[in-house]
Amino acid sequence: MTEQPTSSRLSRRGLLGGGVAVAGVAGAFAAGRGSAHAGEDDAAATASAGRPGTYAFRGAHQAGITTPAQDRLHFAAFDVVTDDRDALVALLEQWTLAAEQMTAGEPAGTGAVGGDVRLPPDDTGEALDLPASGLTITFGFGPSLFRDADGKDRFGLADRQPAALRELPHFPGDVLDPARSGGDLCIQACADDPQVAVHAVRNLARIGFGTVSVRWSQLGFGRTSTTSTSQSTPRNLFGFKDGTANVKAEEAAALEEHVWVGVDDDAGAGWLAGGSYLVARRVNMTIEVWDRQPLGDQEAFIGRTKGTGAPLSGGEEMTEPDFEMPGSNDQPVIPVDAHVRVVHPGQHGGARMLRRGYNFVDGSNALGGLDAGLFFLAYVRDPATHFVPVQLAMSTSDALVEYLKFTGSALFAVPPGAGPGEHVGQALFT
Ligand SMILES: C=CC1=C(C)c2cc3[nH]c(cc4nc(cc5[nH]c(cc1n2)c(C)c5CCC(=O)O)C(CCC(=O)O)=C4C)c(C)c3C=C
Ligand SMILES: [Fe+2]
Repeated sequence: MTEQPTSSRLSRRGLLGGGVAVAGVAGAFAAGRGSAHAGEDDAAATASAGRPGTYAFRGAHQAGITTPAQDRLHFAAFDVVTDDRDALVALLEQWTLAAEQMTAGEPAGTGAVGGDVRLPPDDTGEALDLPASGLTITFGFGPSLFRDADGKDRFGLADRQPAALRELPHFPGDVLDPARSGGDLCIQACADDPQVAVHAVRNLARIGFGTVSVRWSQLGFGRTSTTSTSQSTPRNLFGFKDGTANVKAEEAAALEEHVWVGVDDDAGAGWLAGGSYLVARRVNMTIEVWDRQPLGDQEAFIGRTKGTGAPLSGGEEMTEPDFEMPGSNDQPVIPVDAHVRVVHPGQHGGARMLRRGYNFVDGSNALGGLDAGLFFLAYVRDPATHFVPVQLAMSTSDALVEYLKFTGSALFAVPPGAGPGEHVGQALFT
């Protein structure tokens, strides 16, 4: 079922004076505190404008997976810089509290202003006048948290490492930058305001000072997927609709089958039941070269039309592709190396993934081209069956890869949602 946001009227500024606890959020809304966004003064206006307010942090699954994909992303991977298990647990407790506050539209800790002037404030302050903007914060654990590069079990977690949580293999054509890959922990912050997403990661990194350090991070500015049937399909930087055939929040059976880890999936990693695996791939797109390709060729590379996103076999955007339909020269109308054919579940034992990626432009490269692409994020029940074979097929036989460079890669186990009074990932440590 799709998560329903509450109103976006709550702003950090509005909550400042009251020190309102998370449980008091509904009360604060009823009291009519102000929002910095003019024209968003009631829940109906908010909903119709498609700008959600707050999503509950706690629940059976972490928010930020089936949540309708927000427009902005700040993703960060962290290295744990201590061997002290208690310090790690304490950090997860602090992160949970701060995430719960920030996703509710409150500042972190005791706030940004009004405290002891002799001390640095708990919250950095740049989101004070902004509403929650649909912020979700999703936490994950990388393979190196369980066994570091030397095989050392720093936190006594090695025997709880899920069998499927292993470094992804090297794929043909990967040109990975180690400084943009891996990580002991990750945080995916998504919001409809970039400043809110950046504020969340910045404050969590600040809280983690001395326990974790940021290994790498990635900003995303335009979602490249839909995770709910209520959303329109956005476009990637090749100009094509992206996210059409995604697993959506309304597909309960597909989520159970393809996204959530089941209770019997891994006897040694029961703590992950109800969670998922997050695959992150930074994919550079050589858009200057792409832009010189004829429209017909671009459509053949993807296997869909650029305008409506319909399969080349006909119909509308949501029509199932007909991979058997003949085209000219005895070739099928959807070419054998078209992206949608190569990655289609029909080629991979029916495996589907919940994609949640974002466009990025990180300035220019040494040749004057844009350092641009798609930060691919996908949630799957098992990377070995639902991601690796698909990426392998793509790397070896997809026409699109001529225009792509895989420059970053990471895999994380994403624990289920935190229950009342719990910290995120608590079952792993008990
Ligand atoms: C290994 C998994 C995938 C990577 C990496 C990937 C990169 C990538 N994709 C596009 C553009 C499109 N992808 C589309 C569909 C699609 N892509 C994947 C997997 C990977 N893509 C899947 C599983 C699917 C769905 C296939 C299906 O079920 O039919 C589409 C079509 C529209 C849609 O269904 O979303 C486009 C367009 C780019 C540009 C890219 C890397 C930069
Ligand atoms: Fe794709």
